[in-house]
Amino acid sequence: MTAEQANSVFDFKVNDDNIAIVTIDVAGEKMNTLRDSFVDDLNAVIKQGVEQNIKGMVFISGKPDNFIAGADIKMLDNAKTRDDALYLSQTCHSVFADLVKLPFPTVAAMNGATLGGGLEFALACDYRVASDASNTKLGLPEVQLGLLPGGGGTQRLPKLVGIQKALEWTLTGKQVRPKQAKKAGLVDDVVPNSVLLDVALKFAVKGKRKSIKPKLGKVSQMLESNPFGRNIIFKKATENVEKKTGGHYPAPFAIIKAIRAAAEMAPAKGYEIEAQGFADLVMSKESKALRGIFFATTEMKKEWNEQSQPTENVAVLGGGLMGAGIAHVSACKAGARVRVKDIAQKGISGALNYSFKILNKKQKRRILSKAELQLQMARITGGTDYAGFENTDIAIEAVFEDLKLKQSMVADIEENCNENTIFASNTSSLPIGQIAENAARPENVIGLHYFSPVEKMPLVEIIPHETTAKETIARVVNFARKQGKTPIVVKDKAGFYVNRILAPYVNEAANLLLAGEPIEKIDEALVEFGFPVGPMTLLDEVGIDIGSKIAPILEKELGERFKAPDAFSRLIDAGRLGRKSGRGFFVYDKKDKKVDESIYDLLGISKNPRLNKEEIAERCVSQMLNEAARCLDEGIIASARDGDIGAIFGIGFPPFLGGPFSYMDSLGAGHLASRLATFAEQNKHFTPCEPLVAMAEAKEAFYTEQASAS
Ligand SMILES: C[C@H](O)CC(=O)SCCNC(=O)CCNC(=O)[C@H](O)C(C)(C)COP(=O)(O)OP(=O)(O)OC[C@H]1O[C@@H](n2cnc3c(N)ncnc32)[C@H](O)[C@@H]1OP(=O)(O)O
Repeated sequence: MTAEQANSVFDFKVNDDNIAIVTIDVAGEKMNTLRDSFVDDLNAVIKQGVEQNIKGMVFISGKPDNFIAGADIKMLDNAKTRDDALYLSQTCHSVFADLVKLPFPTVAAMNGATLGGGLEFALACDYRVASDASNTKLGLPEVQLGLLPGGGGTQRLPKLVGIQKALEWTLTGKQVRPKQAKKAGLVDDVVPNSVLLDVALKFAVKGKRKSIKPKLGKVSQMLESNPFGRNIIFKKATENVEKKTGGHYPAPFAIIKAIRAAAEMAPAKGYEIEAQGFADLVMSKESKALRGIFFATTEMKKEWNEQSQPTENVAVLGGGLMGAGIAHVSACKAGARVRVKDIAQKGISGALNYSFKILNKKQKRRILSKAELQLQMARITGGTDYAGFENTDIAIEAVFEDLKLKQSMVADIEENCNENTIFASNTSSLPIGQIAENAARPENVIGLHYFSPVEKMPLVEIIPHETTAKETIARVVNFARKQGKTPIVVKDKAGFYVNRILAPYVNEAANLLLAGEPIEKIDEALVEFGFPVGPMTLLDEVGIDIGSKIAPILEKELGERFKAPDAFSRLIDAGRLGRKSGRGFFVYDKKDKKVDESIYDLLGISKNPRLNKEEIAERCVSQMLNEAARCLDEGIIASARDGDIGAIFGIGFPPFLGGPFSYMDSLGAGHLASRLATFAEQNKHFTPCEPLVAMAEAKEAFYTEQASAS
């Protein structure tokens, strides 16, 4: 064995049938990734196979739960120039091309995550066999990092699964389950992990693969095989991407271009287009921001990670929209037994129905079997009293924003559960310390704030009050992770973090409306800025009544800048509560909505558009940024990183900007403070907060790299 081979990520062994079993294992890491040495290591393996005149080669992972999770994202971050990034892609192309040209068959035996460059590696093999383990997922998620698959994925995937599926998978970054992968033609067989290697070895004696053709239906076959059909496919894909991304992300367009090249150009040209696109994207600010989010969330998984008592029995108090969502993720994601308590039977059946609808959709799409649906539904029960609550590990309340009501629920839980039961409040604004004020066991009381719709929004805010026990925090953090959430632990002050930065932003939108800016223009301005919906739509979705309940709490605790416009009470009096009442700023007709023009009269507004959309967006967003800077200074969030992730996952702050703090760094504290000061000449609520002014004077940034660069 040479020194090079000793350090290789590959272990090369030849069996009695003269088949090489090559085990991939990146030493000291939980996940296999393609690192700097990968290309050289694979070249060495290829050379060894040829020299030893083997009959076939099987690649399998030495890790228990992953094949390869893609190229090492840190390595991509280390690419300092475009040429560095281009080199990464081109060398990958070259070694995979050598793999394809080998005189003997190659097989990828995949168990666990097989993603990005890991799947591209497998695509360059003759055969692919996947284990049926629940964590085996295959996909090209590069788009989520603002990249395109740069290891030949855009060229090889369409040849296996067709253009349309390749577009769908690469544009969404979808990770597919083995059965789905087999149906689409991505893998040749799906088998239990215990026989994965044996089955892969059988493929290795089959000889080189001759030709591959995607398994397409008649219509798809017709569309994909002629230039007119393909024109339709690529035009539609481009239109969808434009609509979905608002043109803020370059990666999807580059993916479409590369897949089109795979379908219509000579192979060498296709690979060249992929490599050039990859190099551009690695250097793009959008990808840098998205990679930053990956690193931040990975880092966050390591925090509040202490072992804690498991959560098996959950009570949800209140079967409304939030309660139903919380019950769903607790039962169906975290696998807990859930009991929903409501004062009315209607609330309980509503919550059960909520979960059934979600699961039923999954069953129809064959993501779930009927038996699995029944099993998951059996985990949720309900009642109008506290019968059977003794074993509750966590009780989560999701009732109205009423302090007295929440305090009485703490007392009920203390009376009807056990001394270890945690009381978690889903309040969006009330300080948790106040909710725990009369508690006999305040150490068990905590805030656990979800965002609507609960099953879709990835964030939860976890809010310990002054005497919440560490064990309580750890248990709730662990449970939130089991529910599939990204938790941030925030300080107990009204509005916590997300609603606190959202309120001044929405208030500014309301002020602009009252000053005569049209509703649709305000929404368009913020959607064009990069938010998923505009602030007026957001208010309608949340409910104008809910917003008006939260505003006085924030105003009382945090000051006058949180005061919502008085005129909005007229909307509530007129029964315009938002989408749920069919009318708010918009009128709703099934899925359609249009601005309710009569609202201008009701609010006493004459339309008077004065600002352009950029100015509207700048005003609303700068209010949010100013408040975010205050939150960091007050210790509401522990770090700029938590603030960025909280805003992206909780509000949909544009991910390509990296979150409010990364965005402030890109603007510069000095620039932002000066813009705020200009706006403050008309409205004092814009006055830049002290910490921001201090940062501007000291030329500091929230993240140290920016500080040193400026
Ligand atoms: C040329 C190519 O086309 C370009 C590419 O391949 S770009 C990369 C594409 N791949 C990806 O985007 C996958 C990224 N990884 C993931 O989504 C998730 O890690 C996963 C689904 C694989 C596993 O998730 P989970 O089980 O929660 O484990 P998670 O905590 O995220 O990861 C475990 C460790 O692996 C690391 N890791 C996972 N994938 C990685 C990657 N592609 N690069 C670098 N590190 C990675 C994590 O940083 C973490 O490191 P740590 O042990 O130091 O904390």
